[in-house]
Amino acid sequence: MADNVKKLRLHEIRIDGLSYTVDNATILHDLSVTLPADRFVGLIGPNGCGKSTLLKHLYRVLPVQQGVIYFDDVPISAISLGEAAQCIGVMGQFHAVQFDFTVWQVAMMGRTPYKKHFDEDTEEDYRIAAEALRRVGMWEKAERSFLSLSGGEQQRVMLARVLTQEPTYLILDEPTNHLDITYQFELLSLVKDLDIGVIAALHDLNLAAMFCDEVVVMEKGRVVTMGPPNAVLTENLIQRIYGVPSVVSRHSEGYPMIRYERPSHGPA
Ligand SMILES: Nc1ncnc2c1ncn2[C@@H]1O[C@H](COP(=O)(O)OP(=O)(O)OP(=O)(O)O)[C@@H](O)[C@H]1O
Repeated sequence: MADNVKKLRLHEIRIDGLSYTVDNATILHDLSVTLPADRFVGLIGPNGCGKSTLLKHLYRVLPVQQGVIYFDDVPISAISLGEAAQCIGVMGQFHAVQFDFTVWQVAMMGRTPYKKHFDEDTEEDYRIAAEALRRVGMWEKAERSFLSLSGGEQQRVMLARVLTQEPTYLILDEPTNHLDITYQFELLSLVKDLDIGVIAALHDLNLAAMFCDEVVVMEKGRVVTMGPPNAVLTENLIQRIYGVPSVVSRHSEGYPMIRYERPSHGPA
């Protein structure tokens, strides 16, 4: 990282009374929650409950209509986009690469927040991008066209781009959705080993249980509860939020393990 770059290191994100309405549908309802921003936080909840909408407010794709979001004590609107781009890495659900860049070029895009107009790429930029591609297992495909890659390979390259950015906080929207189980574990282990703050929308409750320090549960545009996986991921909560019966046991390492039961569809 360049010596002159002062990195914002977050401790908490405080969301105070956030509401969001589009096309007469209210998607977030007066949502208030304080998220630790120095730990791995999982955001879970059923399809359509508002996870992506909440994350898009954090990475500023959606404007705050009502309420305030504070990064530590600073309202999000007071943080410049340039400062945010050097500190906050984002992996959204859809990959914003429409043109036919190579894998290497996509990885190098992570260095953009550090450049002024006409700045040349440096040896340090190359070293960081190569290291990121190696970490996600895509170095051998550096010269390949990004658009020719499989969904999972694209996802790993997008992670490399985020790593190249050297963020101090990561926002991940369903980061594992195209990945086979090997790469789901690799991606989440790699992110966990970065030892930076993370918020990740996750559908797989067992992965959330294994990797997250805290889990935030959303339902219908509201946060219903949050806490460590052992306290939150209970049979009652899973039944109430997802309508699926389960048996929750404890792994020898301490995290909860969820085994689902087939819901009965007999007469009520
Ligand atoms: N631009 C929009 N216009 C209308 N409705 C929208 C718009 N954007 C989001 N929604 C609706 O808001 C709700 C929340 O969407 P969001 O993508 O935040 O949910 P999610 O929890 O991330 O879902 P999933 O788990 O399926 O990815 C959904 O019902 C969605 O259809």
